[in-house]
Amino acid sequence: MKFVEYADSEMMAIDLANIVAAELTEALHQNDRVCLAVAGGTTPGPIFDALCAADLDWTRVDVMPTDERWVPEDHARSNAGLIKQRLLVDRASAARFLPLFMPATRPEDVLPELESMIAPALPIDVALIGMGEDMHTASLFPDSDGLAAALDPHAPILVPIRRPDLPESRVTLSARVLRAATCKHVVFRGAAKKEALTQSRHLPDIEAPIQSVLSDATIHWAV
Ligand SMILES: O=C(O)[C@H](O)[C@@H](O)[C@H](O)[C@H](O)COP(=O)(O)O
Repeated sequence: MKFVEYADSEMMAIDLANIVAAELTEALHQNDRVCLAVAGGTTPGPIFDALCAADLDWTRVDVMPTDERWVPEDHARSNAGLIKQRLLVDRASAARFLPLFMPATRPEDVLPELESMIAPALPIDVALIGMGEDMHTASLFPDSDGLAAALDPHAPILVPIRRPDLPESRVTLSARVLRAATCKHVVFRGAAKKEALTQSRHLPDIEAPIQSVLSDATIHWAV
């Protein structure tokens, strides 16, 4: 595991966008299509703003969220909405987006359809993964309903996640799918998350889900 510390988040965003663009370009030399999985939340936005202009063959790139809140794309909390507003613009507008949400009351009602769309795009070539202060990543939240299933080595591609404090149900790529990504970048800001990562090293995956995807990952951190 490699650790890269940046003086500020602007430098981190530009450097990470360049790294991801280079890794996608390399993957495009080896494959007809490549897969980019990206986190939602507030950290990736500036990275997307730089990455969307990357000069690569986006027509051969599949983009998917690492996880999704179970809300329509036009909802303020939608990761699909975030990705389409900030990443799939400029040159990157030519990419194909693979959603983790479909209109249905519960994720369980449409998981087979969602997985049938995601499966052909796997494995992930480049994953841009976030982390919370509670040591969650994607929607692999400690103490959540679904976490054990999502951490299972034989887990399905997608797993529904619920926790009473979460505003809505979630769907997440399972840990095995995230872990299998060829290039993995974990990105976060702030001393609290850096401390959480340090503490997570001493805990089992079920208490510190970030640990389930860290193998061979590069950690990018800015104050
Ligand atoms: O849907 C999401 O919210 C993300 O996929 C989630 O895993 C996020 O990466 C972390 O919660 C960090 O979020 P921030 O970047 O907002 O701190």
